[in-house]
Amino acid sequence: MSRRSAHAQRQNFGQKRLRVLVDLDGVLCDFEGYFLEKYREKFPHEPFIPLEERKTFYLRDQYAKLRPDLPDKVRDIYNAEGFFLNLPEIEGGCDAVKEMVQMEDVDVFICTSTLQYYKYCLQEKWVEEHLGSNWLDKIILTKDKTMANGHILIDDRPIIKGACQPPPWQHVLFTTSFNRSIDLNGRQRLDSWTDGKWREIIEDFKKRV
Ligand SMILES: Cc1cn([C@H]2C[C@H](OP(=O)(O)O)[C@@H](CO)O2)c(=O)[nH]c1=O
Ligand SMILES: [Mg+2]
Repeated sequence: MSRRSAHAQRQNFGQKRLRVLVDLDGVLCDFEGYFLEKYREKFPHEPFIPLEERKTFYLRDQYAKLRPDLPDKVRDIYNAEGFFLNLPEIEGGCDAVKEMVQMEDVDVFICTSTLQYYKYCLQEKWVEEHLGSNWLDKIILTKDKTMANGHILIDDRPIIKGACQPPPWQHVLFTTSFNRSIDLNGRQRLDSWTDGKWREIIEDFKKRV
């Protein structure tokens, strides 16, 4: 093989590879469940919203309707030191992406946003601990996911807007408490990492690249 084609192969030039973007919070780690656990621990006498009744993407929006002072308490929980680092894995998620990255002609990236108060939420540490240090090169940290050039974005946020319209990727909605009953508008849904459906979705998208 010539030096030039070896280089091209390393860079994947001329190859049709599927680029999969995988969100972190609500897809690989359980933001909603862990929030509720910590909120109830810290504010046992305050009203709370059970997971089955969650409706909005932002927790604060729904807690504000319950009582106007609650959003500040909500923010105290996820802005606290250690909250992000201690988020538990969503069952099967880390194993699935580790398997996905080994699939032929598939590249996987973690595509995640930080909180406005980013001091304790830089997600690299979680990725390193749960996926391994080789995944640090695969993190895309952005407030605007439409600028990430993948073919698929697996994300729990129902509406994802940004500077690039339409976005380069197809949105696969990962099911979580607040998005269970929203209109899919032609999108696919992934309910879990444990039923094997993610493999079918990836194989199906590979045919379309
Ligand atoms: C404030 C807030 C953040 N998040 C998540 C979404 C973002 O991560 P991700 O893009 O990995 O899903 C992260 C920073 O906003 O926290 C919620 O899921 N609900 C909330 O109410
Ligand atoms: Mg998310």
